[in-house]
Amino acid sequence: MTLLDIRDLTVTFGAFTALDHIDLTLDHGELRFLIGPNGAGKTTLIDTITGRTRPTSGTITFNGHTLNKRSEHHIVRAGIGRTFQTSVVFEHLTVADNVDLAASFRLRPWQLLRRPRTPHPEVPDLLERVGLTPHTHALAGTLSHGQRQWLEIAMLLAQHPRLLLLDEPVAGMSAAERTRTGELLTRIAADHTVVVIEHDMDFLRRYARQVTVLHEGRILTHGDLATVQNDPRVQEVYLGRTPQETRP
Ligand SMILES: Nc1ncnc2c1ncn2[C@@H]1O[C@H](COP(=O)(O)OP(=O)(O)OP(=O)(O)O)[C@@H](O)[C@H]1O
Repeated sequence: MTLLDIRDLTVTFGAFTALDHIDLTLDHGELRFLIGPNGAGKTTLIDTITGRTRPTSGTITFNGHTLNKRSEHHIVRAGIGRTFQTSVVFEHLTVADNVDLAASFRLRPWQLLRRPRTPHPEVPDLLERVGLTPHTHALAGTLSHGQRQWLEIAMLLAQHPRLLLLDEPVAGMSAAERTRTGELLTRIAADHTVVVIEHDMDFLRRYARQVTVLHEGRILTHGDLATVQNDPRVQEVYLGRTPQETRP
């Protein structure tokens, strides 16, 4: 069943076309990798789905509702969560408090002030899910890079999204952290729809099921990993190069 339906989406910045008549659908429970060379339009696509960037034309329908003119806040409440390339955790709060705040996002400001001092009941489960239980009371600023990414994923899950959009979740991670993240994303995709923007080809080969390739603002191709890997156009623009060569 379709969860996200993007039709004929175009985004221009002045005279520059960043997304050029994109059609894309995502089904419930999909783990979709979005790849493409630098400047292909991957982040712009996520920015547009989440209301940060306005479409120039086209429609984005999520769970049967049009998102085009909705605010970022409304889109989060509708069930779409994202991470950014840069971390957004509160470094001077504990790991548990960061997740607690994220879980309280539906509260009004006055409710936030009056809420009980006991943490949200879901916090321990969320920390367990991402493997951060031993760090529950640590300040978020003391976490390793990989642990911060997992904390951000727990914060996203606390908001009960149906669709998670993750921008380069394993960038800068160690090999062991990448493996843990791949396993975590696979588990999350069992009951969410997950889109992962990723440059790391080894990670892609290990964990990708369906892959969409963007190039110069257009969908170059889409399919399972083997189909995409064997597509000569993809090899030419992307997969034929090493991950290092695709970095800026
Ligand atoms: N606000 C903006 N104003 C003007 N141009 C922009 C803006 N945002 C993005 N662009 C341009 O749109 C193109 C697509 O950028 P985008 O960040 O979406 O690419 P990307 O595929 O995510 O690349 P990367 O892998 O480097 O993050 C780039 O040429 C970029 O310079």
